[in-house]
Amino acid sequence: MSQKYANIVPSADPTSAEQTGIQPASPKNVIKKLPGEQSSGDAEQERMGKEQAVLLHQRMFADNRDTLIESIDSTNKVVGQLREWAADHWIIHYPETDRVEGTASSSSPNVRRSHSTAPGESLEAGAPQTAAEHPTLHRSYTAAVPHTASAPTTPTRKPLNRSNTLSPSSVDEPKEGEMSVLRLDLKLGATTRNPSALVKTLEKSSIAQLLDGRMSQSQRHLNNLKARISDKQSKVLVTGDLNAGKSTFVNALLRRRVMPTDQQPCTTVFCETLDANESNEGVEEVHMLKNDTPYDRTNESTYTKHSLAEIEKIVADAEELSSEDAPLLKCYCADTRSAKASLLHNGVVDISLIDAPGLNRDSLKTTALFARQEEIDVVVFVVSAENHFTLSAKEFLWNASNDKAYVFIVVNKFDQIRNKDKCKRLVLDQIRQLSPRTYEDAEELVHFVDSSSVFGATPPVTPGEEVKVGNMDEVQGNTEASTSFAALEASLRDFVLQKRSKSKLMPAQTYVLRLLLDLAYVARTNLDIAHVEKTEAQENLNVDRPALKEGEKRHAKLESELEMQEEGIVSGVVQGSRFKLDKALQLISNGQSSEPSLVSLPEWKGLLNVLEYAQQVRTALLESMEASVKTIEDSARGVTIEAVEKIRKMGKDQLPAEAASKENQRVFLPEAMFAKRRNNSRGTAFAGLGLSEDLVEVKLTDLFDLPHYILIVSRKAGLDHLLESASDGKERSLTKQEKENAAAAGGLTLSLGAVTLLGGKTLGAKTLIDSVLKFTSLASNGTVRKWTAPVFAVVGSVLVVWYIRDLPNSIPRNAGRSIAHELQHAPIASTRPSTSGLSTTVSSHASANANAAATTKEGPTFVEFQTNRTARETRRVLRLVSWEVHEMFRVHLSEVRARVEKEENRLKSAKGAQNEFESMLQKVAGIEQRTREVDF
Ligand SMILES: Nc1nc2c(ncn2[C@@H]2O[C@H](COP(=O)(O)OP(=O)(O)OP(=O)(O)O)[C@@H](O)[C@H]2O)c(=O)[nH]1
Repeated sequence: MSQKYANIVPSADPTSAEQTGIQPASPKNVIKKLPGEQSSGDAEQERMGKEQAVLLHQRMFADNRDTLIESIDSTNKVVGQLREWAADHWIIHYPETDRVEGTASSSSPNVRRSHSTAPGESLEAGAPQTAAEHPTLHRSYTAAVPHTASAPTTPTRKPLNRSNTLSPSSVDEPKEGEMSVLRLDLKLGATTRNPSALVKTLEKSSIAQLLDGRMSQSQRHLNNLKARISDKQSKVLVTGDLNAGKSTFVNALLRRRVMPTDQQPCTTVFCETLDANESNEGVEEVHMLKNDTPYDRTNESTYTKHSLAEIEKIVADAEELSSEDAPLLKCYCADTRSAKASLLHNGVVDISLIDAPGLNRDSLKTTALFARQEEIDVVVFVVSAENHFTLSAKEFLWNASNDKAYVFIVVNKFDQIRNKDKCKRLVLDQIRQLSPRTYEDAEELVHFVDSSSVFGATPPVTPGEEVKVGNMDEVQGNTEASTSFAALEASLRDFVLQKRSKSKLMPAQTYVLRLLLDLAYVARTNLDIAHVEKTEAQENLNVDRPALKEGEKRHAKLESELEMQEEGIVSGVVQGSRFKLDKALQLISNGQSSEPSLVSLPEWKGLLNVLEYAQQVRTALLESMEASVKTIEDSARGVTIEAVEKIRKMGKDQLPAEAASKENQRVFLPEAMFAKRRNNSRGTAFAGLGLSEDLVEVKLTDLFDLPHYILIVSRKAGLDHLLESASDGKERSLTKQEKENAAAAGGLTLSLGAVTLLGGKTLGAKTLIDSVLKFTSLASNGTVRKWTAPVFAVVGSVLVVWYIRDLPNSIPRNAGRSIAHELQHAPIASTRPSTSGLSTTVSSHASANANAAATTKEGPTFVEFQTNRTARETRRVLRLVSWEVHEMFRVHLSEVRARVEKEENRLKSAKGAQNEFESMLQKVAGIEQRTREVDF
């Protein structure tokens, strides 16, 4: 008994007890003494002592109940907070699956506990179980307050021993490294035998969800426990063999013949008798409960109302029914006795008596289930002294003893026994085997009585009628039977009061302690995991953060390097291409193949084949130009191949090895470069070069380039400025007058120009004018006039011969000059569509040239076009490769960044978890300490 209750007892002081001869009152020593064993003075002392003991029990119960309610509320709050916090911040690790590797044998320095239970301790695990009754629950449970983050450890727990070997499997007990209340009971298929193996295969989040469900269940159970310990009512189930006298015993306790009795087995219903004053506003009546409808006294639709006198009929009507279908009765019965004498109406606790059907094969299961209910605080087992224990009785008693540990046994009809000592010995021997705990306290728990003696010789016939047997309060021990029954009543009353504390409070205490144990186990496991996670996250961040910074720096540097590289390579390609093409054009304008090793000019096949020759020359010159273009493409391709290798190497050099080794690069196909041009050229010859089809056609100027000679002569005649201005690329067209002047001047100087050409050198303007003056003066002379015609004829013939002989050379020159001029001056954009622009007339050609020159700005010239194209293709490939390198960097950096982000979240989460679980451990330790202080 707690020290704080000692001063309630007047004779608690041992000295005082010696002096007065009165033992200190306690629930235990009070009920040890039976009425009749003491003198009247002693009896008075005893009575006072009992009152004190009742008061003491009452206070202890109230205090313990309040403490446990507070513990239940606090525990419920801890569980609720954990669930709420975990929903957003942490996947709770289940201890049995989430041990921290390598730390299995260590114990957490944060929380140290040893856990032991008294022999026979019954522990409530998981779902609501039966009330456990034990004299003491010894448990040493200490939880040190965590100060700082500890090294990773795995919590250990000691198994809870249970020495009651009657039914080892009846109660789930936590084993080493196992959860109890929050244990996940996974029974699926083949893994049923090894649930923890199944747990390990489940996703952590799934397990956390299951655990959350378990915690939710535990919260509901905590609420039920709170409701139960707040409930002032205690239920006493009276059961036993058929016809043992149960109904007679209940009637005797009530001092009224409420339940029908008969020599034949008759009780077929469970009838709970309650004090009408306490429970039904003083109205005596019977409520017959409806199956499957929860009973509510204030709601008449949940039951049918009957009078007390109708009970016998109800019981008789139910005889045909099985015990499972038999109705449940609530019998409100007024107890007129004083609170001191009444069991139902005792002023301390509301007791109800439940008269159960006699045990047989049919009713055994139903009654056993009924007895297991949490609401049943005490089981009174009535056995006939004549028959002792039947098989059904033995089975029931065996199981009931495991559930409740103590059973109050009434050996009835003891008056019928002649050799009472022998009967007592035999019955007690059986009890010793069936319920050892009851046997140990047999003096209090086993009573040999004659229930019928309470009613005297003429028991009342009408059910509900009060018995005229005198007031048991005034029993003076006139008969041995009534004395025995009075002793039984006193013992039963004290037993109910005493056991109420344990039957109601102990399951709550046990459950709360178990739940706290599990919560601490969960907290320590998660604390350890959080510590490991924090350490790992920190270590990873120490690597990844600098790696990310370095990677970003390298990437920025590489970016500018790649840009420079690209610009350098492309400008090299541009310069090389331009140089090559300019040189090619120069050769072509001189009538030579730009690629003599690849393309050679055709052979002269005579004057008759002059047109064919001219065509072949044009084609050959254009082919040589195409070959030159191909040469610059090949050159650009070669440069690009090298550059691609270099760029990739630059990327790999800057990337970490694991990122650089990833083969996610595209395959570079050099031959795919400039494939577009080749595809374009499939349709028309040289179209891929961006050239007009007209360039392939033979022009008249290929045979005799009159405009060229005119141009030369004109230049000599001082018209250079005029014609040059038309061909200098300025955006100006020749006027009609200018063109006519140019043509007239050309006509005048034609012959002289021819002469000067024949001489193999050109004349200056001064010489030209001098020649004209001389020619004029000569023409006025008659002699000269006479020789003019023959001279002209001879000169003309010579010129024709010379012209014909020079055709093999002049055609390539003329065609080459024409092609080169076109390529140098005509914009590609305008060249393509204007197929009819290059006519065969001198004037139109000049005009076309002039137009081409004038529209140069509309598009690039051939050289610019090819140079740009080559550069663009080269740049495209280089950009693609650079993009690949950037992409590798981007992927690598985004991976590192994601890792950093993940580890930062992990770190934050782990730190949060540490705080949460440390705080939880503190709370759990505090609640546990207060809960453990509840002493029964
Ligand atoms: N002599 C004697 N007879 C008793 C005693 N108790 C009950 N009886 C008689 O035994 C018979 C059966 O009593 P009940 O109280 O109906 O027995 P029960 O156990 O309630 O019967 P069921 O509920 O039907 O199993 C009745 O005739 C009672 O009068 C007793 O202590 N002494």
